[in-house]
Amino acid sequence: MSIYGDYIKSVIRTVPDWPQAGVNFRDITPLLQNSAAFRKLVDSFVHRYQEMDLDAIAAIDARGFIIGAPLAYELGCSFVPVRKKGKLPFRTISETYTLEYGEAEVELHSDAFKQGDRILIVDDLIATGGTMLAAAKLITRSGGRVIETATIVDLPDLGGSQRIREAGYGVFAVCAFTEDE
Ligand SMILES: O=P(O)(O)OC[C@H]1O[C@H](OP(=O)(O)OP(=O)(O)O)[C@H](O)[C@@H]1O
Ligand SMILES: Nc1ncnc2[nH]cnc12
Repeated sequence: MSIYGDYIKSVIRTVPDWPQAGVNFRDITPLLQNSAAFRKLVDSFVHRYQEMDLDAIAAIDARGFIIGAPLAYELGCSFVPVRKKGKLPFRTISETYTLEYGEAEVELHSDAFKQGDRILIVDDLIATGGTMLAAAKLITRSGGRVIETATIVDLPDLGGSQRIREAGYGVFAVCAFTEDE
């Protein structure tokens, strides 16, 4: 949990049974609509990463872009999109993965990083961890060094953050929701 974790958590809305029965959707739009909360969110990430000498923020399509872009701006490092299949125009490398609700594939431009670049991966949420792990594999394959993975929301009961840690990557989450919250 980060410095503003409890506050950030309080402005995230849970929508039961969306997009399908049994899923508690953690909706960050109320957080984004609240300018004070959004500022505290960006500050939470800046506070953690400002001394880490990052070369790039790799942000995951689409909700990861929302936090990745202001963070790259504040830290003065580059922004690299990890996109859903078929969106990037140049040479790409790709990884498929399984979601809490479905299957997907992410892609990265093959020239996105220099060998050894220090990369932070950001997304809005970790559920099964499939998306974040696919992104971490892409970055490692392209020569980047994953310094940490970061998210606004962790859903620890779904096991994703544990899977990511077991794969050797650090996980920073601003807040977490258990299934019964
Ligand atoms: O840990 P996982 O089980 O992989 O799930 C987490 C991912 O699922 C959501 O993305 P989604 O694919 O719904 O796309 P969006 O950001 O475009 O809404 C979320 O933004 C994460 O990227
Ligand atoms: N429960 C959830 N809430 C919001 N985004 C998600 N992405 C995957 N699972 C999710």
